[in-house]
Amino acid sequence: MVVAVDVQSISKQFVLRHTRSIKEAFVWIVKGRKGDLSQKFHALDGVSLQVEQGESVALLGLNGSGKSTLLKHISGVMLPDSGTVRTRGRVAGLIEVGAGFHPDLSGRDNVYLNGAILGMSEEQINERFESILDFSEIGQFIDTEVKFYSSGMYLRLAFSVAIHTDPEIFLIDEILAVGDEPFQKKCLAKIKELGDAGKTLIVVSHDLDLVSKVCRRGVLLEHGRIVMDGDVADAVETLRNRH
Ligand SMILES: Nc1ncnc2c1ncn2[C@@H]1O[C@H](COP(=O)(O)OP(=O)(O)OP(=O)(O)O)[C@@H](O)[C@H]1O
Repeated sequence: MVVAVDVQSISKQFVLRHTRSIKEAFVWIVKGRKGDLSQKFHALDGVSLQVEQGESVALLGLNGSGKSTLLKHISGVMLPDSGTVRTRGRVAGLIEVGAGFHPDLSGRDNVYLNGAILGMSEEQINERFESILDFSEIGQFIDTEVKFYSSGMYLRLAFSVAIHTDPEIFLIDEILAVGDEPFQKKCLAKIKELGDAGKTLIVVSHDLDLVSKVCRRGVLLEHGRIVMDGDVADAVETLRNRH
């Protein structure tokens, strides 16, 4: 068994409250600036997760439970305060709509920019450009600046570039929700195809029926901790019962 994603006991704190009253700040200064004025909380609290190559895993949990934060750590866009994250193979993350796109550049230029960020050479992008454009169905808007794109159009192009990088590990956050139904179906078929081809998938979604179809394993997060890790149907049922 080859471990594709190895998350060892990661923790991440965020600031809960940035602003303080002048009085609080004054007292803090007079008392010699002791302690931390900002209040923090754990978005991830000692999370460990091993995902084997070829596994399809759903990250489940209520709003704010830490799913996206965990995915961002796996993709490497966020670093943990403590603990380690290791990945094996090329990772393509579809985490935030439009992330990695430059608003003032055209769709075409962004394909090159995004492709390069995801590790493709110019030659590889040239070869795959038609296919990227074709899958995205962006058509004539490919030469429009992406700041004028709808969120669905962003998704189409980003998804299309990501699948053409031939990733070993594919991370997908909620963003599929912004696509229209035909495109969602097309994405799902592609995701299943990647799964069948032995790629590792980690999916975050509140669409529990959808993740049950795509993933076999479900990991349930609650307040930044993994509270269940097992069959996706069991994880979905546990989550539904907690509502
Ligand atoms: N960059 C940040 N700075 C401060 N707090 C953050 C940041 N990113 C996330 N958080 C907080 O961390 C917690 C976990 O957020 P996260 O987005 O991981 O939750 P989630 O499970 O994906 O939620 P949802 O289902 O709503 O997408 C939330 O309370 C959120 O407000």
